[in-house]
Amino acid sequence: MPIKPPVDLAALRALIASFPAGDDAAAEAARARDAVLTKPPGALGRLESLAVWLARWQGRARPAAESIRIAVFAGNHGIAAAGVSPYPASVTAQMVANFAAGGAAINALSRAIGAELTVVPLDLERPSADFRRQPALSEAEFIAAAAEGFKVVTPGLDLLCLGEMGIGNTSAAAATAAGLFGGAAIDWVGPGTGAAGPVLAAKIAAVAEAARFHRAETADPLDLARRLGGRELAAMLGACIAARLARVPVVLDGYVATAAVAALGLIRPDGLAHAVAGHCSAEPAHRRLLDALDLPPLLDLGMRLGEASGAAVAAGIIRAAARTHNEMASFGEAGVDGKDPG
Ligand SMILES: Cc1cc2ncn([C@H]3O[C@H](COP(=O)(O)O)[C@@H](O)[C@H]3O)c2cc1C
Ligand SMILES: O=C(O)c1cccnc1
Repeated sequence: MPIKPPVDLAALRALIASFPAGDDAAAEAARARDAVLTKPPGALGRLESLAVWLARWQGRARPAAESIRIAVFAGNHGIAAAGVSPYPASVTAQMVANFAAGGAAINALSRAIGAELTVVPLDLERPSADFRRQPALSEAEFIAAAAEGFKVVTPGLDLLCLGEMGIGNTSAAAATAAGLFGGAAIDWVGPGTGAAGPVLAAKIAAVAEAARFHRAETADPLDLARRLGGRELAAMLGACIAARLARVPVVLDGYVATAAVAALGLIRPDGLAHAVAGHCSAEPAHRRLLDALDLPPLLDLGMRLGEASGAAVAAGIIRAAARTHNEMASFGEAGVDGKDPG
């Protein structure tokens, strides 16, 4: 059953409060199976803990990572008019057309791992408000965008990768992180698509002003996400919430995707336990944010694209984890001797 989207902020909060725990019995069964597979214990490293993590959150002893959806949400940002990105806002819609034509990096990566790519443009002709001194989204806009995220969580999915497209959104991510975690704007701002000189200075100033203004208005993580994010960030947050409720493990992409869902890690200590950081982006503040959320990234390839590209590469690794777990023979089945008793 698809998860019914919330009608307002109170309903969204109630859904987060109702998050299911992981399935300890399924995780334990997966761990027991791993122990008898034909390899020295621990020899598959993180692939082993990934298989157990999949089992826990899918609620089955034999997890799978075959049916993978890559969801890319696109939004435009009022803050882009403040000169915070080297690229014009028109690129957002042009890249959505490129996604439809199959010509973007994420198209190639989706094909490479045999994943289904779902691109969701969110009111591109209606940018979010410039968040320096007003909320990026009204409550109704935030809930509508989050509801779009709920829609990508459909029955039968094994894994959901979350990513985005939106010129100016590394500023929204930095503002969200600074709003949620505090600290100096400069600690959360990076080049994004290549901001330098006056563009980088404008970005730092905008993030500092926004974080100061909105932190004085509220300390509530969801409200800060609404005030400092944007439509594609709200949609990734909604998708991450719906995935938890539907027992679909999540792979986060880079800095923007991590910032989008960070509120969940502040609202409850296990709020992101069903999510894995696919990679650490070259955007410098991503490492800081992953550390703050206690999310060790799977990959560190110097990627800084967005579009769910890092999550897609990581999903191939997660499929490898599930395949080894499911397809390897046990010592008994293969007639391979175990360790000498010594
Ligand atoms: C051609 C192109 C393709 C992209 N694909 C993802 N992004 C990435 O860059 C944007 C954020 O960076 P900033 O905050 O500096 O604008 C987002 O759209 C993100 O997904 C792209 C950016 C460009 C220019
Ligand atoms: O890490 C990211 O999410 C990122 C980095 C640069 C540009 N767009 C996104």
